[in-house]
Amino acid sequence: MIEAVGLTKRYGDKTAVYNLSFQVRPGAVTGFLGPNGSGKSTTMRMILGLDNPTAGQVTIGGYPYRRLPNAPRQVGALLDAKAVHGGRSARNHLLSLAQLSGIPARRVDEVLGVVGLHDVARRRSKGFSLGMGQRLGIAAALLGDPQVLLFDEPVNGLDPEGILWVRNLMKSLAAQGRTVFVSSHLMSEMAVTADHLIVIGRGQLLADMSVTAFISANSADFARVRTPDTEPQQREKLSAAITEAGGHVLPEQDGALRVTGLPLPRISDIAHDSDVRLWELSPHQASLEEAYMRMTQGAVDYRSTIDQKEGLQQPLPPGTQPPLPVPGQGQPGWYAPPPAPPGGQPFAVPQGAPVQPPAGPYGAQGAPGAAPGAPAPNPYAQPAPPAPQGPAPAAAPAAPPAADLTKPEDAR
Ligand SMILES: Nc1ncnc2c1ncn2[C@@H]1O[C@H](COP(=O)(O)OP(=O)(O)OP(=O)(O)O)[C@@H](O)[C@H]1O
Repeated sequence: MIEAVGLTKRYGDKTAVYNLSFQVRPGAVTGFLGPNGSGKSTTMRMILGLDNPTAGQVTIGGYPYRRLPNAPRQVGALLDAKAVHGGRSARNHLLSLAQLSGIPARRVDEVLGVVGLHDVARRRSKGFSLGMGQRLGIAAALLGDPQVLLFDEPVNGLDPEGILWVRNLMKSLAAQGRTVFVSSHLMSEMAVTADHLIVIGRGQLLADMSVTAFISANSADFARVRTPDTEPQQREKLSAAITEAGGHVLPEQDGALRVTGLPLPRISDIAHDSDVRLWELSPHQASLEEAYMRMTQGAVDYRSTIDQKEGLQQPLPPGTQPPLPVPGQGQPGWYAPPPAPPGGQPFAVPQGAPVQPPAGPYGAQGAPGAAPGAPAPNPYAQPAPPAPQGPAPAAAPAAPPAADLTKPEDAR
């Protein structure tokens, strides 16, 4: 388990991470989310002993990384896939890491097979594509068969097949009882890979809860209602009737209506009473991406001016900072639909784990129990035939490998 307590990092007058406390538990994939510059990499570097906290501490299995016995066999990480000596072959790169940690050479060939780089193992890594580099970085992380794995943007540059492979790998590693901590900006991928989420904004904890709870807490269920396209007056009539009944109506891009605040049967009755025919009436829940955008939009440091022009965010007065979002509330009025009015029961029964109540100013603290994902299909098969090209590949601190198939006897 990884445990951070009051973790803080300042670079001069820049506070990159502030008072961060969380636990990353074994047996689950924990996603680490946050806007650009929110402190994810800084946090990971502190976990791995590559940066010293200004205050607080972070431990792995009860030890700071630098005091961890035999660290390379306990913790594996992919931080920067480009941190590789490009003149070395993939195999030699891994061999040098293995030698530093007393890992046998045959383990190198095993992990090369696991990540699908065996055919290019003797090629210089500087000719590797972005995706090949990521695979090499993942191989380095798996080298020592560690119980704890950290991946910073592991699917960066991977093609769809590679992304699927990484997804299955992460889930399989977690299913084996390992601790898997993975940062990503790909929300659709996180939604199907992670069981649990830790979300930060401007270095501070925004959420620590299961994926299901996060979506429930930061989005409102809604109904999509569609009237005949050929009769726009029906749409207007229904919209007015729903509003009069206390519902909230937003137009969807395809001409449908997004309705919150009324249960589905009530919407159906209103349509019937208004003599409006329906082409669609369906329940929906916001995606992880919508929930994430809703929660973090106030903590985004870098945003295109075009967003404001497009009305995606209300412009702020010059020199003012947007407020940090409130867990469970996000920033109303932007991107996601408004929450149901007080007492208004969304039509769909919330499913999944109960939402963790917020504790402290920024986060719903320490939500335990991750929702376990489905059993992972064989992640270790499926070496992808890599296609050479571009720049250099990956590297990672620490070593270790994974799974049964890959476990070297000497490393057990
Ligand atoms: N060595 C450093 N010196 C000064 N400032 C730094 C240093 N490292 C990080 N920072 C600053 O700390 C903040 C957090 O950066 P960090 O790289 O941890 O964010 P991140 O969440 O990983 O971002 P991204 O998603 O873009 O990778 C940023 O404002 C960054 O500029």
